[in-house]
Amino acid sequence: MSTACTFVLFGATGDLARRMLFPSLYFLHLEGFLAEEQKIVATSRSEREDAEFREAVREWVQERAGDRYDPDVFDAFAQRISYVSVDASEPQSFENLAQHLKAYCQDEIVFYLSTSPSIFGAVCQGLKANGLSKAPNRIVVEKPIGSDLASNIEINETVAEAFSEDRTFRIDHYLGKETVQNLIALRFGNRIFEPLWNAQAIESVQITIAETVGAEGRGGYYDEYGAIRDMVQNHLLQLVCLVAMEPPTSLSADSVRNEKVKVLKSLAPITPENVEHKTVRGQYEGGYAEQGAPASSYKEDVENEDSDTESYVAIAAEVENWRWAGVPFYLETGKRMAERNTQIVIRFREVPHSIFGAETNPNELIINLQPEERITLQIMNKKPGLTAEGMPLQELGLNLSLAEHHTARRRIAYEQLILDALNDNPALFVQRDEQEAAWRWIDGIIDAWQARGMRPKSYRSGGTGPSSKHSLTERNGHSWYE
Ligand SMILES: NC(=O)C1=CN([C@@H]2O[C@H](COP(=O)(O)OP(=O)(O)OC[C@H]3O[C@@H](n4cnc5c(N)ncnc54)[C@H](OP(=O)(O)O)[C@@H]3O)[C@@H](O)[C@H]2O)C=CC1
Ligand SMILES: O=C1O[C@H](COP(=O)(O)O)[C@@H](O)[C@H](O)[C@H]1O
Repeated sequence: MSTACTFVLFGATGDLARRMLFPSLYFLHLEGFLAEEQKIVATSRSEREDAEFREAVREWVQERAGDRYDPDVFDAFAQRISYVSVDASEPQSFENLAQHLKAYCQDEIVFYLSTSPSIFGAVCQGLKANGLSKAPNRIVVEKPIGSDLASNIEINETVAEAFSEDRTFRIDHYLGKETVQNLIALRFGNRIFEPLWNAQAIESVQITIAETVGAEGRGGYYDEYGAIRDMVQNHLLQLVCLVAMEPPTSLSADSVRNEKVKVLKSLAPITPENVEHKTVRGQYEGGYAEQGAPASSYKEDVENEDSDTESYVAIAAEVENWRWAGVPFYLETGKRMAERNTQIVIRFREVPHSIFGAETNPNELIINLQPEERITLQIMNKKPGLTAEGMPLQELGLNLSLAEHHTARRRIAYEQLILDALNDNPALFVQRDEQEAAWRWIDGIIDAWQARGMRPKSYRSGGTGPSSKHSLTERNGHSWYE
């Protein structure tokens, strides 16, 4: 059950609000997680009546909830919602909002900014000027916060003028995913992994986030950001943190986030001297429609014939500390890939000496995060049957398909994050120093690309990325797990 506070959503007519935020709030209501007094105040620029806006929300929820949409439950949910028009560029709008909140709502307020970061500053100033930014009120801000370290600092400074760090909740929706949190349970809820979780036993780590969707629909934003800013700076690096961090002393927000930031600060800088060996940029070509994938190219999707932005990136990263010295972390993310798949592969070292007269395959721990949640440990077994000599081996997987054990509906990541923000629990949100360390590393890569004039290589839509990605791993005698 959430603390009874008011949830004020900026950007309530936007794509994220429609597809994720209102359906998440509905599910929280449906399952009894919202306090009875909980109010939701929706804002965007246009003028709308409450009733009209609630009907719009009904459609969005219906579309997402499918057979979990219940008209009576929705009617009760809709009673929580009111609508106020606020244009961030007009300070007067915030007075209207303040009056509405005074008349209608609880004392404690959570503001959620699901808008372009370009108006975060104006919103924070408007809230502050009307006495709405005082404790215990807090603010949730969507990604991306900036497009480099300098703009990240600038936006964070503006937010900090109104909301202190402990009342600023930076979203990375991957941290709200059940499967991503399960990584913490896997590592620290089991004794067996820790003694092997280091460079002595592990040869390499691979983290892949492959998507089948392209940049269509968000072309303007995406073409400015590209895969490195859109996915690596946040989601991929958060996964690196959870795999590589030291055991936190507790699950408290400070313990976990302080361990994560140490990982980010340990990432070996990528420089103009090594960038061509350590990174690959790619951009999808058109075609491939015969196999069901859209036929458009990246350039067509973003409507920019001259675009040099990457829709794919692969990086051979290193975490320079005692635990991980010499272990490459192969990171990869791309749009319009063959299949949607988020996966972590921990490849262990070979046995030191084989007694079988043949090579054994190194063990691999494969953690599938989405679309299916599965953990597989590849191990060597004896091939069944009589043998005249030696012992032939085969590789088989110990398989844990979590779908078979979980009967609960798969939640939208935002459900957990909204609930945590309402309950003032920042553990699954990103600290300012974490974000700055991540941007510092990413800026280094982008500067190195520019210094070397590294343009994206093209790759087939519906494929596995540019062929040059293989040199990245082969250079170390490794190969991608595909
Ligand atoms: N969409 C997605 O899948 C994802 C989005 N995000 C992030 O979430 C945020 C929102 O994204 P998205 O929903 O796609 O964006 P949209 O462009 O779809 O929506 C933007 C919202 O902001 C409102 N808005 C724009 N200007 C003003 C203003 N001056 N004052 C008040 N409100 C304003 C718009 O309302 P109106 O036009 O009616 O004024 C609209 O409700 C962005 O930071 C994005 O990067 C993050 C991850 C995924
Ligand atoms: O933040 C973003 O994430 C999505 C991928 O999220 P997922 O939950 O579907 O894995 C990505 O498509 C989008 O470009 C990016 O902005």
